[in-house]
Amino acid sequence: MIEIKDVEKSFGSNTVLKGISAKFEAGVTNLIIGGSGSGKTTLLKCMVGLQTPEKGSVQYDGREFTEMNFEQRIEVRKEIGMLFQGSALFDSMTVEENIMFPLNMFTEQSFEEKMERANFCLQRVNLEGKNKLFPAELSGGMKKRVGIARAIAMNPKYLFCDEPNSGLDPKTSIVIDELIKEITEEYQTTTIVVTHDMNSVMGIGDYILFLHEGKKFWEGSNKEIAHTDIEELNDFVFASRFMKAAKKNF
Ligand SMILES: Nc1ncnc2c1ncn2[C@@H]1O[C@H](COP(=O)(O)OP(=O)(O)OP(=O)(O)O)[C@@H](O)[C@H]1O
Repeated sequence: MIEIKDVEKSFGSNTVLKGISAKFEAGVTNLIIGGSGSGKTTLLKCMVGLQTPEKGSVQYDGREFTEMNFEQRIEVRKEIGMLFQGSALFDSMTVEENIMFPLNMFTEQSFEEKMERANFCLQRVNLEGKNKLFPAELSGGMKKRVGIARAIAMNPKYLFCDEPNSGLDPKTSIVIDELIKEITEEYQTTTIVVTHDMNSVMGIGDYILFLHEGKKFWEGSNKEIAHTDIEELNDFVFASRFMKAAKKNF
């Protein structure tokens, strides 16, 4: 479980996060949603230590991340898998080399052990046998799946996904969402997904944190979101005329 309390972050005079508190439980898919500029990515970065909040607490299963020194943070980072926006694969490396990268960085495993783990992860994302391909030879959906395979290579306790559906068609997006949900439930990871995608919200949003202008505006599940009267949330989730009409049937 990751718990954040009263997190504040400013860039100069621009206060981007205005005291955000939330609990992200293990084994469920936690989503952070909100309009452009609402602070989603900044919150994610504050949680993994890529940004430093001026105030507040970030706890990984009770361990206070903001007070850790460099070495202690490295230990927590080893427990974190990240799926970056745009997959962020290394173009000059094959699929298996990409997946083995964190194992080379953080473990003393033998080549055979690393290869075995890479093969297991590839199998898990249904890309068995694609070891020797380069990222340029993969579709967008396959790249995301390799990104997920790399993210789970270290058997992470915590999984962060930044816009996992960006650039994917709706059908492939659902495949990626389902994979993230399955992995979360299977390995009981604490999974946090930053997303704009309304299919994801309705499909896999076990817990949803809605940010608006740097504040926590709403939290709840995908079952509850259809029945809220909060205007800002409705405007965001059910933005189109089609979605407004569809909301009546949820
Ligand atoms: N490194 C930075 N320096 C200065 N301002 C920043 C920096 N990073 C983010 N901001 C500002 O913080 C605000 C929130 O940005 P953030 O990227 O967190 O929003 P977001 O909700 O993830 O948006 P999007 O959905 O468009 O990615 C924006 O006003 C942005 O300009």
